[in-house]
Amino acid sequence: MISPALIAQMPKIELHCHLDGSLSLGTIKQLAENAGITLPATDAEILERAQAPEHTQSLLEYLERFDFVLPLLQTAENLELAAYDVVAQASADNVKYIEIRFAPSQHLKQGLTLATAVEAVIAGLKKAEADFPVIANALVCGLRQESLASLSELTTIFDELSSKETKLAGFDLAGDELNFPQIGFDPLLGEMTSRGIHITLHAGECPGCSQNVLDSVKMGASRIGHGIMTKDLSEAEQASLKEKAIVLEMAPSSNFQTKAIKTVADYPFKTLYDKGLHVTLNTDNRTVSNTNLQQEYEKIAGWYPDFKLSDFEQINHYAIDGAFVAEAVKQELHQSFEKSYQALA
Ligand SMILES: O=c1[nH]cnc2c1ncn2[C@@H]1O[C@H](CO)[C@@H](O)[C@H]1O
Ligand SMILES: [Zn+2]
Repeated sequence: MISPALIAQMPKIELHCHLDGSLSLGTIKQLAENAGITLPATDAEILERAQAPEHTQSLLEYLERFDFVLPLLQTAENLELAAYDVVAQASADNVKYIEIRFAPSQHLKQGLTLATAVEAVIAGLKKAEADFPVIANALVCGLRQESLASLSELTTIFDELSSKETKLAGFDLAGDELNFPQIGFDPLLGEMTSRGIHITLHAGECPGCSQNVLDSVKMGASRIGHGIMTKDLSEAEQASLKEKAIVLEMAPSSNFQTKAIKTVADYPFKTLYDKGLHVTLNTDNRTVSNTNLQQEYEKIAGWYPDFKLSDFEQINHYAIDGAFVAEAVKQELHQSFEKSYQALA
């Protein structure tokens, strides 16, 4: 079995990490002070509000945890600090390339616009890039519960920022997958893909939701957030995901908490990997799921003792292939990862 010490030394890619779900305790306190918000008295009480318990019953219950941090994230200053904080945490996990996602519409309560909210996050990513050996890009999420009209406004961010800003890397749909399946967002995704925007969509995160994985790909997604219900697709459908090199952004701790899955035997990470599907490992929400990427790798190493160093390297090459970044950057990452993993062997 791969040891925690070896995992710590592995360079990693992280494609799926939510800004609002991943704030460190220190940063939560700092943001609250800046915002003039009084937090619960003890660290334990703050974390109790910010983290989803093991016994969370569903994705919807999991998502309720975000209500606690969102009031702290309503100014450019705080969004910038938050973005910096998440990159710093990822760098401690030896992450070399990360995409951090958030829903700008949730950060407009104190005067920010969609575009200024995104710019604030990007400013934080850039500051962190100057301080840590990591490349960090931003993804914009639309929330499924929002109206199509308001989701459609998100295209303006890309119209406004894409020409001058390369760190705005792509679009995602997050939120309540059970009640708002993929198919309702066809026109929105058409607007996105016609602009050449990279798409990754949360899909297949709730029991019975496998069709959303297929629909996402049909609508132009090259990556799927979680994609756990890919396990329920036919062999031919799975093979087509492999052939199209669709990247599945799995996040073990989160996937168990949201009850996407209940037992390790049912967790499809290794079965799908063995079939050649492009699975990757992510935290989803460092704080809400009380985890980091080291712990997610350790889980995989513990569950699948025959998952070797070269397999961990392979999932990172899959992640690089799926990253929303220029080809030249991908080539550099592939080469540097090859070298680093060789040195660890
Ligand atoms: O695992 C998830 N599935 C679906 N939506 C999620 C998940 N984690 C977070 N969010 C949603 O994405 C928003 C922007 O970051 C969060 O506020 C939360 O509502
Ligand atoms: Zn997510």
